[in-house]
Amino acid sequence: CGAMAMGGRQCSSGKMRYLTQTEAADLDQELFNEYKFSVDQLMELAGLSVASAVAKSFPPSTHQSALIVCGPGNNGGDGLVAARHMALFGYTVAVYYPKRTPKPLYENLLEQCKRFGVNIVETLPQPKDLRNDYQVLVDALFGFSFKPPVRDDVDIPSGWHVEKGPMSDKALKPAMLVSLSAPKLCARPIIINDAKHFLGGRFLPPEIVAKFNLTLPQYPGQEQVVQLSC
Ligand SMILES: NC(=O)C1=CN([C@@H]2O[C@H](COP(=O)(O)OP(=O)(O)OC[C@H]3O[C@@H](n4cnc5c(N)ncnc54)[C@H](O)[C@@H]3O)[C@@H](O)[C@H]2O)[C@@H](O)CC1
Ligand SMILES: [K+]
Repeated sequence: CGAMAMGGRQCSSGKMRYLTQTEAADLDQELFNEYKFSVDQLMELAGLSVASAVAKSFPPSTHQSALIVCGPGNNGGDGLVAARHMALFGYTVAVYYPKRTPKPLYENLLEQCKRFGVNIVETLPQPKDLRNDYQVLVDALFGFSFKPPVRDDVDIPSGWHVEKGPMSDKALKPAMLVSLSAPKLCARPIIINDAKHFLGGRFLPPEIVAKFNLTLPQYPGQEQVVQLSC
């Protein structure tokens, strides 16, 4: 689950099909293996979706300063892409990326962030100062490969089980959630309550939608995101 994220109401969540963790991973693999997408391609669209959804709900005119916390995997990569697009959208963007993955994909995304004026911060403010320093916080720590409990060396847990949702009082309670490609079970209304819920990642081939029996809303026009009703 990509955390954070606006638009018109498009569909009833009651009819939505939510993916299990295994299904999300299978869908991912099928996109790469059968449909020949590269990870860079999908990550760019996923990150752009997150940036678009954030800008609709929390525009830079009212939420100038954003912090994106990036994890070691592809969810973190989505965060690095979102950071670059948010800088282009006019936010003042900081990225906290404590556990860097030494692969060209991530190194290039980080370099692009720097070139687009994203401030790479080495430390986080105290929790009490976060609200003063930043108006938007994007959680790009973990996505659908996360398995609780959080390991010791991770000190800012997203803490959500992909199917069951928050597993402790310390888990984040986002104001907004962006589900990428299709919502997972943790994005059911009963779990996310009044958090705004968006769908992004407009790249699924129609055959995949049919094969996984997905019930997805239509994206309006050329939009990268669609808001789901709760
Ligand atoms: N299929 C899709 O729709 C796409 C998925 N993308 C993104 O890819 C994500 C999945 O990426 P990954 O498979 O790289 O995985 P994640 O980014 O979800 O996390 C993997 C990392 O988390 C660590 N980790 C897992 N459990 C942990 C624990 N308990 N404590 C500490 N660390 C833990 C792992 O060691 C690994 O480094 C999705 O959620 C989505 O954000 C996009 O990049 C592209 C398109
Ligand atoms: K996340």
